[in-house]
Amino acid sequence: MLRIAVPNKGSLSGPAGEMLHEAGYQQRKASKELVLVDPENEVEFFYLRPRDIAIYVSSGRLDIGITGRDLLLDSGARAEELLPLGFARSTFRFAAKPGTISSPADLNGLTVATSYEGLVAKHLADKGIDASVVHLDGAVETAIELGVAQVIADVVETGTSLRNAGLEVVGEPILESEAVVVRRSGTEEQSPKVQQFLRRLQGVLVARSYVMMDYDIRAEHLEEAVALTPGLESPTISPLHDQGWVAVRSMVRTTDAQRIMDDLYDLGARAILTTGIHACRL
Ligand SMILES: Nc1ncnc2c1ncn2[C@@H]1O[C@H](COP(=O)(O)OP(=O)(O)OP(=O)(O)O)[C@@H](O)[C@H]1O
Ligand SMILES: O=P(O)(O)OC[C@H]1O[C@H](OP(=O)(O)OP(=O)(O)O)[C@H](O)[C@@H]1O
Ligand SMILES: [Mg+2]
Repeated sequence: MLRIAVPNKGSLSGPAGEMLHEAGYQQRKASKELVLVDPENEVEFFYLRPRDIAIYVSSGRLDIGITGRDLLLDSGARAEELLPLGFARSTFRFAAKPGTISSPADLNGLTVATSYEGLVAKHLADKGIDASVVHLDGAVETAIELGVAQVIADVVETGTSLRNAGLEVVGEPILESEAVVVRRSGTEEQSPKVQQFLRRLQGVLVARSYVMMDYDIRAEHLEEAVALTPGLESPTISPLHDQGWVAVRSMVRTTDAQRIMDDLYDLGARAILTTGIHACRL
């Protein structure tokens, strides 16, 4: 049975459960459940603290897990990224009171408060910056006001928390993070079960970002139309009863769909429609 670690709380937990459900796996009904066996798919899910997941996976007791890239790097665990999942996107950044620090080089001799001590200590060492790090569990933005540190390093999504605390970012992001599937480092080959799990999640990612587009076009404009909708492999072309016209079916990115429909219409295509994709294997 495949053993998979899933975040039990926080920003990663809800979206991870939704993605697994969309991929056809059973998910727990109550947030207090710690283990769930899905016998049909031969998978056992362990609901663990996101921060601990890379550590469990690196121990080899669990095959793979879902966690944040920032948490993976912070843990220092011997685990590696297999697949980015596109949710819980954030940046990890330094921030301070406006006008106090203009670049990371100014951090020399100062104290940085963070919940990601491993990540920050490594970044400072890599950049040759001599600053102290103080570990806090959360609500790190308040540490400056209360005099625990002059700088913080924290997760930033919308920037609202920083603004509310009267802070501004310093320098470029330390890291771009998102949810990722991780496995133990140095695992030689993926087992067929892991490969199947990854294919299912990839299928969800594709289904979320593509639509199926159908339209009719006069045969003489087919090549120009196909250039607009090349599809993933190649579009399907079917004859229509009215000779001189063909029907085209092709996958397009959801974000491009409206622009492509306008361009196809201008080319003379008609009956242009899109439909959602519920699941797929590429
Ligand atoms: N506001 C946010 N937007 C997007 N991702 C976030 C946000 N806050 C945390 N994350 C991501 O969630 C992961 C941290 O999960 P964790 O459960 O430890 O903290 P949390 O989501 O802040 O929950 P809590 O602090 O309530 O326990 C990290 O990968 C982090 O980048
Ligand atoms: O840029 P924003 O959209 O404001 O999001 C970032 C904030 O969200 C998280 O905090 P959370 O609410 O999880 O509290 P915590 O600091 O106690 O973890 C994170 O630690 C930041 O504080
Ligand atoms: Mg948090």
